[in-house]
This record gives sequence, structure tokens and C-alpha cells, in this order.
Amino acid sequence: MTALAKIVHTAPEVEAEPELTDGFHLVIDALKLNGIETIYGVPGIPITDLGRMAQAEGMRVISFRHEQHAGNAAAIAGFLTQKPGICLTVSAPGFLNGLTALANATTNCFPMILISGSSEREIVDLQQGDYEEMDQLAIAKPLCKAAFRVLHAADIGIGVARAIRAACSGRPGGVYLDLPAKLFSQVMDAEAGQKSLVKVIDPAPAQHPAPEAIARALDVLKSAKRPLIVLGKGAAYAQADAAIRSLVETSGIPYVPMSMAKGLLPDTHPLSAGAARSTALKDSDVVLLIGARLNWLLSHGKGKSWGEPGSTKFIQIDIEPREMDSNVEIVAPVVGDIASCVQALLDGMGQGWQQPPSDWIETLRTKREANVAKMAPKLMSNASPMNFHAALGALRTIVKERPDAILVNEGANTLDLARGIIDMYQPRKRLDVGTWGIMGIGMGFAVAAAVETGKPVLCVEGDSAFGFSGMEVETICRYGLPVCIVVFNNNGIYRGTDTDPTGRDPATTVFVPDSRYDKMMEAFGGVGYHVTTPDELTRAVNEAMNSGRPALVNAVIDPAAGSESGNIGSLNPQSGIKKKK
Ligand SMILES: CC(C)(COP(=O)(O)OP(=O)(O)OC[C@H]1O[C@@H](n2cnc3c(N)ncnc32)[C@H](O)[C@@H]1OP(=O)(O)O)[C@@H](O)C(=O)NCCC(=O)NCCSC(=O)C(=O)O
Repeated sequence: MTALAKIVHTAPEVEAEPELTDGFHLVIDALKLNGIETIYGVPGIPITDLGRMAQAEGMRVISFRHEQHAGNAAAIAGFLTQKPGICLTVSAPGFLNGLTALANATTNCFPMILISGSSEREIVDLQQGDYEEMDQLAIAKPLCKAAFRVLHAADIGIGVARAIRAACSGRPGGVYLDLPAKLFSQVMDAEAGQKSLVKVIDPAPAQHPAPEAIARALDVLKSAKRPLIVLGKGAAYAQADAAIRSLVETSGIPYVPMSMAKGLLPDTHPLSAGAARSTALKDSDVVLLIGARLNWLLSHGKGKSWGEPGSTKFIQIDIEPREMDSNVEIVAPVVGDIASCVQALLDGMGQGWQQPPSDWIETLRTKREANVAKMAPKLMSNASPMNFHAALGALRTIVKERPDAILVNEGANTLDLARGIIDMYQPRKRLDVGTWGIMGIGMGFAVAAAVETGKPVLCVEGDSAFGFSGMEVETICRYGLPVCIVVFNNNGIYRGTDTDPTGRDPATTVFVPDSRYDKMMEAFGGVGYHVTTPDELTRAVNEAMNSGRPALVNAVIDPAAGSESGNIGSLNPQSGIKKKK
């Protein structure tokens, strides 16, 4: 408990001064009471003292250079811990900077609370031109799961509790909590203040599936000749790792992990069909989706990535009932939390479960081995300049040797190729651009991964992607975090060889050639490396990860390497006007 004034005893006849508390202290007490020990943010008016006091009260307060990255850190902290990550921002501009991360957290179902100071209601509502005036609550509302404003210190406890429960329960997401400046200095009796705090009991209650839903799902699964399990990042979030592994192994059904579900079972698992993805999706007849949505990343469950229309039956496990039938018919919806649903399926399978026909397993195994064999020689080249495959081949070996390191990954080619090439071995070790394919998550995710887990972080970044959050290198150095950033530097977006047809400017997709991103790290006291071959890359990353010091490896990639939009070029419209010959 924190308090402003101590009881003062002057003379026996003088009444004791009541112990007081204020808005600042009540926010801190409310967070701590709910087991929240870390705040990611950027200090400034009116929340500077909140950060200072939280630090003084023993909370970890990690200050960033830009709110978007603090927000991304909070979001991924939520994903990793199942507790809402807290991002603290100043009014209007700082709040807006944090909003992209809040919206992204909501889209990705990460529990996060954006707490922002705001200017005074009386002035904002009359639009009288307050400092950083903005109706932040109204702006945040459509971009997050829930939004609340607290006007009285006595309501801080309930406001924080509502925010926590909204962020964590059901489908997790981003929550906005608006705290106007005046609230922080409101004073109240300390004892009454403590009594007003709320400890949220069971913030994400188990939601057990209906027995009929489980029976229906098992019936459909039993009828399958070519079943497939798709694991999404919801499955990774659920921390039901043992049950999920057991479901795969007991059922004998092959699985495809979505990007952030890689490592739930090791990518080298015999039932992994990740390296036979196209065949697995197209030829399966029954698909069990676990915490994976039928969005663009799964071609909406239809079209040429899938079999003939109507030939694939979908079973879906999701905590959100409205997810069912979002794109195609779900013949067996299983609504509930993933841990409970997976356990119920396992219990229902019981003894005597018939494993899928062996020809299906064999088809996928053969395809997987062919794809792996096709890729293998590309990963071994020691040519300079490096291409993506050669550089990622080196990193693949490093991750194999350090399976508990956390891999953060963003970019276009750097993302798409790393996803396939770098095998993951443990759950929640791969953090990337998620549902939106958003660029700029890199440094925020890396900071929170290091802070929340204490594990070493390897951050594999395209040069363009790195640019969105590169200034946070200073944050990484300031807190001395064990983060090794590898920038795949091919001088541009997709590649570095495009030109402006008029000859006037650089092409829209290129950067200053031969930039030295390693110097940015050196500027703040970290270690910089400049490498041009996979051998040098291996040595640099190993040295950096062994040291645990912040490091940035500028990995020179052939500027001509890389293709447009990685392997989602089909989403990128091209001009319909044919050029005259
Ligand atoms: C939409 C997708 C899920 C579609 O994936 P696909 O391309 O179909 O599959 P994958 O990438 O998983 O795999 C490609 C192929 O590699 C095979 N594969 C996978 N793993 C392996 C290993 N280990 N060895 C050999 N081969 C492998 C896999 O079976 C596929 O081959 P076959 O089975 O033979 O087909 C994915 O592309 C994706 O997650 N994209 C996200 C992209 C993104 O968010 N970008 C940010 C935008 S960048 C940006 O801002 C911008 O560009 O603009």
C-alpha cells in the first residue's frame, strides 16, 4: 500500500491526521493488487509522475522512445503471459501513437490495456482548446474491445478491474482506459482508497464446450479419410501445450502450424505437415481448426488453396461463438476455451481411437521430405553477397542450438522465408507480424520478450521493417537487454535494385545503398557487426548471444535478392493497363 501522509502525533489532544492517498497511488496499487508488475510507456504530461511513482513502488517501468513500440511491447507481453500488458501514454498525440498497437492487439487477440492521460473533460467537451485536447475515449472505442474512463479516484479500482476483465476474458483483446489529468491529483482517505480497489478473481474463466458439440466434432473427425489439424496462435496463447501435443499424437492426425503456433510441437515432429502446407490444405477432407481463424492467412477456407467447394469439412474450436461460419460453413463448431475443448476431445477419443489411413500420412510425409530436400542445398551456400536462403540457413542452425531463445521476425522476404526455414522447437518462441502483417513490431516485441521471459532474443528484421522501430535500439541498450538484431540489408523493400523511370529520384522502394545499421547500435553502446557471408553471420550471432549484450548484425544481402511482397504477391494489385511495346 502506498500513502501520501503519515499519521502525525503532535500532542495527545490533537486528532490524528488521516492517512491520505491520491489518484497516482491508487492506479499503481490497483495494478499491483492484480499482479501487474510492468508498465511499458513514454513519459510526459500528465503521466510523468505516474511512471516515476510506479518505479519507486517497485514496478518495472520500461520507457520507450515512441508509444507505438511501447504498445507493441505491452501487447506481446499479454500474449506471452496471459495477463494484460500495460502501455502508458500521454494525451492526444501520444495516445494516438499507441493506438495502432492497441488495434493490432485487438485484431490479434492479445490482452493489453492502453492507459492514457487525457486533458480535462470540462474543456474538451466544450472544445475550448485545452493542452492536447482530444476526445480520446470516443476515438479509441471502435479500435478496441472495450473502453472506459475514470473520473473519480474512488472509481480507479473498479475501472482497472473492468479493464483487466475485458482484456482477458473470452476472446482477449485491447482495452482503453482514459484517465484525465485531474484524476491523478485527487486525494482521498487512504483506507477508503484501499477498500475501493478490486482484485479480479479468475479474469479468464474456463468456458467448457457443450458435450453435444464435442460428440459432433468427434463424429466428423472419425469419418475423415484425410484429416488435418491447423494450430493457430490462439492455441499458442492458451498455454495448453501438453494437451495439444497429446491430441495430435493420440489422434495421429497431421498438423499445420500457423506462424506463431510454430513450436507448439517441434517443427521436426513426424506429424508436422508445415513443409507440405499446400498439399495438406488442398487434399484434406476434414480440418480441425484450433485457435486459428479462416481469414486471409488460410485463404478464407476456400478457393484454389483448398479442395473442390464443399469437399472440406471444418471443425472449429474457438472461444468466440461469432467466429463460426465467418467464411465457410463450420459443420462442427466447438465453442469454449482451448484447453477445455482440447481436453474434452481427448477424453472423448478414449481407447480404441482409429488413426488416419496410412496413405494420407505417407502422402504428406513424401511431400514434406521433397520440399525439405529441395530447400536443403539453398541453405548451404556460403556465397557473398548472401541471398535470403543462405543467411537464414545459418540462423536456422543457431535457433536449433538455442531452442529456448525467442525469435522475433518481420519483413517481407525476411519474414516469409524465415517462417519456413527456421524450425521452432518450443511453444511461444516465434513472435511475428500476426494477423495484420504489420511492420514495426520488431523492437517492441523484442524488448517485452526479453523483459517478460528473461530469455535471449534473436530479432530477424528486413531493413525496411527495422526502420519502423529502429530508434528503440537505444531502449534496448539503456536496459541492457539480451537482444541480438539481425538486419537483412538488401538496400530496399523487397529488393534494392529498383530505379525511378524518370531518373529524378530514388525508386519508391529503395534506401540509401550499403547503409550500416550496425553503427546505430554502436552509437548507444551496444555491439555492432557487419557481415557478408553466412560464416561471418554465424560467428557474429553466436558471439552476441553468448555475451547477452545488445547487438546488431548488419547482414549484407544481395540487393537483387527478394521478390515482390514475399509470397503474398497475389494480394498486391498490379496495374491493369498494359505497357505499349
Ligand atoms: C499467407 C501465408 C500463410 C501463405 O503461406 P504459404 O506461402 O502458402 O505457405 P508457407 O509460407 O507456410 O510455405 C511456403 C512453402 O514452403 C513450404 N515449407 C514450409 N516450411 C518448409 C520447410 N521447413 N522446408 C521446406 N519447405 C517448407 C510449404 O510447404 C510451402 O510449400 P508448398 O507446400 O509446396 O506450397 C503466408 O504467406 C503468410 O503467413 N504470409 C504472411 C505474410 C505477411 O504477413 N507479410 C507481411 C507483409 S510485408 C508488407 O508489408 C508488404 O509486403 O507490403
